[in-house]
Amino acid sequence: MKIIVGSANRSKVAAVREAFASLDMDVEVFGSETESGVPGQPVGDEETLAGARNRALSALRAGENCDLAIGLEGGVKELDGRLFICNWGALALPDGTVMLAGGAQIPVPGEVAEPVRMGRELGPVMEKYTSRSDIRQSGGAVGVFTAGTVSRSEMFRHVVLLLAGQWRFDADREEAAPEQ
Ligand SMILES: O=P(O)(O)OP(=O)(O)OP(=O)(O)OC[C@H]1O[C@@H](n2cnc3c(O)ncnc32)[C@H](O)[C@@H]1O
Ligand SMILES: [Mg+2]
Repeated sequence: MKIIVGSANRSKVAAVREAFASLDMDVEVFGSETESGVPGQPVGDEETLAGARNRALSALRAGENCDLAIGLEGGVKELDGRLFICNWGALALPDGTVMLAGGAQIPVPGEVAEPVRMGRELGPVMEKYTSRSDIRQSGGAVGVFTAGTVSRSEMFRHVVLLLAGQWRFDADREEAAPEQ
């Protein structure tokens, strides 16, 4: 089975590869840089979710002979007086079906929240905060603020499992009650 991911970000592509491998599925996974149709730094669940869905749909159009496409998007949102990271994923099938799943949300410290609220992207702010240049593609903000306990890739892997699980649920249901 061929799967296309709407991003070339290593932590996202690895998350998809590992999630499907853990389901014992024989898959080929490709990453492809794709338009998210939302700002580089999405704000709020709706914008972040829209980015994930747009990535999945445009990856599906771009990927020849792909069986399904995955879009993963990271954003920020205001909650309880603090700035949280939020994460969304979408799975798109050639028949037009789209599944959605949300990922982890944790607050970021004020010194990271402030520049992001002023309009800067989280990625470069995290690079400055950690003095590391590859943070988006490795542990991510979630990795930094959980002391390495949950990496960005692991967090997205869980989102992909929630997507793949819904797809399996639908497939099982169709098998049990085929359309007339
Ligand atoms: O190549 P793409 O797929 O765009 O990968 P990306 O790392 O930019 O990921 P997103 O577009 O989904 O992330 C949206 C923004 O949030 C930032 N971001 C989100 N989660 C992050 C994390 O865990 N660590 C660092 N930056 C993060 C990222 O730099 C972007 O500015
Ligand atoms: Mg991006």
